[in-house]
Amino acid sequence: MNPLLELRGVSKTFHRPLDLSARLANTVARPLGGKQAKEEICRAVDAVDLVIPQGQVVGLVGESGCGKSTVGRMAVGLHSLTGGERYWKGVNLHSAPPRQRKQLQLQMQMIFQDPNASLNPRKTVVDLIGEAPVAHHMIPANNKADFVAELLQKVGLSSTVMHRYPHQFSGGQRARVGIARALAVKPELLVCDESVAALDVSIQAQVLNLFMALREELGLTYLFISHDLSVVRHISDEVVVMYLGRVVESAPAAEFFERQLHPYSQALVRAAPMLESGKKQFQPVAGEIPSPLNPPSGCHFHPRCPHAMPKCSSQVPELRLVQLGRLSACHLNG
Ligand SMILES: Nc1ncnc2c1ncn2[C@@H]1O[C@H](COP(=O)(O)OP(=O)(O)OP(=O)(O)O)[C@@H](O)[C@H]1O
Repeated sequence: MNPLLELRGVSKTFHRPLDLSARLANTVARPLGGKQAKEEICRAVDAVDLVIPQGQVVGLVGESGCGKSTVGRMAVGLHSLTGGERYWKGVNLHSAPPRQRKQLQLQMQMIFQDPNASLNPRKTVVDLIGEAPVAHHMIPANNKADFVAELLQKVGLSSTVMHRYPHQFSGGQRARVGIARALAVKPELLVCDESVAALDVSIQAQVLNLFMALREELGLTYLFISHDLSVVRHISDEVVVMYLGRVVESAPAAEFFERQLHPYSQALVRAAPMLESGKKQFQPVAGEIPSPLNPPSGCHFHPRCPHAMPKCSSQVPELRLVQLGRLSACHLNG
């Protein structure tokens, strides 16, 4: 399968101003005129490689704060890259001419967790969905209502709702409006960031089924970001696991859920409720998630890893091919 989007060694660093209490603590800690930090540096994503093959669903998982959303935002161009490269069907998006880049940018759309926050409450659905394709000259303005009616039907809503405002919909319906809005510019890639997390379980299943039906009908490719492994198992062809800004494992989904190679992935699966039918108990991943402001040396997971060896605290394990189609970044799998 040809890669649709490739991230090569991408990194993202956030510089955040220190709040007053942190600055005061810093002054007390360095009373002899040492240089005072005014900001903290968060390395949210650290040299991540991610290939999203055309027509596939790649599930991106990991605990809160590991950098999943930041990767998703970099994938669609909502965050600039601190380092690394981004390719769309082999075209380097950084060096592409601005006009081409703008065109290609439309091919990748993001669907957020909270449609309330991403849908302008002052606009009706016909404008929310129809404005972008008119602005990009994809449809004539006088065709907007027909175009929106067709899209609403595609996502399982009646065209009669097009003059309603977002607050007049249920959560599941708003999710469908958000999907229709993303589809309006005819993307090939949808990046779904916790897109069903806020919905009731039965509505989640309906929206997941809609994603799968749209995949078939429109030949879509997905990057599906979720902390919920049961959702990822249901929907993904490939699973990528992140820990504290780095990819630690990637594998075909069926093989991954059969057996995980990285100790962090094993802990993550053990911690997932409802993953296997009949599974009564789940064990939370032991230990605290370290701060990305001050990550552990070597393998970031070593302080929580039951198999840690001396070299794990000093040497960063490379993400390497361990079995056909399976990558792992662990000295145990070396
Ligand atoms: N705009 C930002 N400015 C500063 N720091 C940020 C920003 N966005 C994310 N971060 C930090 O980057 C790290 C990774 O955040 P990110 O949201 O990508 O993680 P995540 O895995 O998606 O977590 P969650 O599942 O909780 O959304 C976190 O420490 C977060 O606080």
